[in-house]
Amino acid sequence: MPFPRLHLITDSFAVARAAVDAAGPELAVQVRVEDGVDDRDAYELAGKVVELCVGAGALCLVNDRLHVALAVGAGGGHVGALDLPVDAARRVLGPGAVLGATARDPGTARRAVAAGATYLGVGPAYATSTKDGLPPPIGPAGVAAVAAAVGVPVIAIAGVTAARVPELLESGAYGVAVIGAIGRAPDPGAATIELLKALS
Ligand SMILES: Cc1ncc(COP(=O)(O)OP(=O)(O)O)c(N)n1
Ligand SMILES: Cc1nc(C(=O)O)sc1CCOP(=O)(O)O
Ligand SMILES: [Mg+2]
Repeated sequence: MPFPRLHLITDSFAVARAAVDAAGPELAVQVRVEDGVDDRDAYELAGKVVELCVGAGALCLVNDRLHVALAVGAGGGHVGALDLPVDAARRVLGPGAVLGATARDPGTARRAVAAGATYLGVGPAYATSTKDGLPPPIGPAGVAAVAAAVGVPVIAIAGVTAARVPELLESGAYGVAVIGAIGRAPDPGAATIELLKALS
């Protein structure tokens, strides 16, 4: 199965289940819990999501907490500027794991790939209310600058909707990551299918 173009970021098993039921192996589910959540709760959620994903051929990733990713047998993890450095994360996960890194500019992107990143999460593509403290949006042009600088999949993130997917693909993005477009949708399964259609 090719690397997934649609990445759902969630801390809800119910949302993960709806999206996996709709997308199967075309989906990556990144388990991302809030900083105040205990490792035990993160472990239990991630274990259920890994079991769900394995049964459907989907990829499961764990945000930040690479020890949890290893403990539950996830496909890999994602790190950003406040997490383990990419080279250290690669040593922790091992050579075969999927390792995502956040990049907002070409220089950071190149360094992350050189340090062992499998893919890059690139944003904030647009404004979003989901996460505080982000820098100004980089837009499709900012995504394009990163995509032109690296040879690994660029996953655009922040404010992504199905309607915005075409311009992101045009900018060179390989795929997209979403929280709200699926997680806050009235029907997460239908929203997943809408995003997959936009990505095809
Ligand atoms: C696909 C993807 N891209 C970017 C991020 C952001 O990760 P990070 O910079 O580590 O910030 P937090 O998610 O930890 O708040 C991501 N998680 N996934
Ligand atoms: C978790 C996260 N990281 C971002 C970054 O740019 O680093 S933006 C983001 C939230 C994305 O949520 P939504 O799809 O609802 O906009
Ligand atoms: Mg992080």
